[in-house]
Amino acid sequence: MTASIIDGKGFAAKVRGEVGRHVKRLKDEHGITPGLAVVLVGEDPASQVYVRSKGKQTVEAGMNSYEHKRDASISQEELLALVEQLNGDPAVHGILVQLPLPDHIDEDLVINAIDPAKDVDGFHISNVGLLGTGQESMVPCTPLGCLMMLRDFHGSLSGMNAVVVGRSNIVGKPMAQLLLGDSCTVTIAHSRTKDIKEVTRRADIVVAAVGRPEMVTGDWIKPGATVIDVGINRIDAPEKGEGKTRLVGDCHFDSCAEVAGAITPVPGGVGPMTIACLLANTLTACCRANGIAAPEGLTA
Ligand SMILES: Nc1nc(=O)c2c([nH]1)NC[C@@H]1CN(c3ccc(C(=O)N[C@@H](CCC(=O)O)C(=O)O)cc3)C=[N+]21
Repeated sequence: MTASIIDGKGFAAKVRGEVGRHVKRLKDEHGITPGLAVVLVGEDPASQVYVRSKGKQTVEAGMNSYEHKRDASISQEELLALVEQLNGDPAVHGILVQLPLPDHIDEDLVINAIDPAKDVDGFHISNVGLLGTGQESMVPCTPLGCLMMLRDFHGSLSGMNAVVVGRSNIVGKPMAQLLLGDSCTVTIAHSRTKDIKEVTRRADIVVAAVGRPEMVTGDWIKPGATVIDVGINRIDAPEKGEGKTRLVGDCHFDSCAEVAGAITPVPGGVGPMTIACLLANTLTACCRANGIAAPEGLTA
């Protein structure tokens, strides 16, 4: 078998187009422009690239983008004061504090200082609790993007066996909640799981979010299963020349694609959907803040 490629890049462009149409309608009918504030602490080059492309896509969708760059030496108190300022700014509907933060700053404290209604990452404890109990919330962007691709490919996910590999707060756990919400039978596997291959080989859906390059190989996959690869790992690529690198996922693409029914590529899979969902969440937050019904299909 050779797997269908799930085109996250193309799907993300469609989602952004839809967000853009709703943004225009908000402007025309209500005179409101959604705004997204991104806080970047420090100089991590990968984070800078991501923040830049996010800002560009925010503006392309017709929304306002506010970037707040701070030195890595910023104090926790100063960062909390910035979050408070953004919480109180009526032009800001979404706030994203880029992670990870420097070691001297308590990440949980900063995230939980964000107004939950503006928490477009869905990381605030209130949003985690709301998602876990099936109430309206802001849903983390990466798992939301994965869910959209799965629904688009399969229609209903009801009754499917889903195995999430990875138990992080930002991907693994919320992904499991969303799949449960769509009536999958959900297993979370991780670094301590015994006979992990036997576990994933029972899955109709495998979501790999462990952060280890090419860990999931074809022998982990049931023939015909759908593989969602969340990993984005930069590894050395001496075959491309000295000092060159390339991006790979948490799945070994070629061997998985031989067995799977469908698979997301890296790059061009989950990554672009993450940014598209960030824009969708900003639009949703803006609609809710103004008592306007948020568009369906862009939320979980
Ligand atoms: N509070 C917070 N929220 C985040 O959502 C968040 C964060 N912090 N910290 C960093 C990670 C990383 N992240 C990416 C999103 C999209 C791509 C993406 O679009 N990647 C392209 C490739 C980009 C390239 O070529 O390097 C792709 O997969 O096709 C990558 C990485 C969001 N993050």
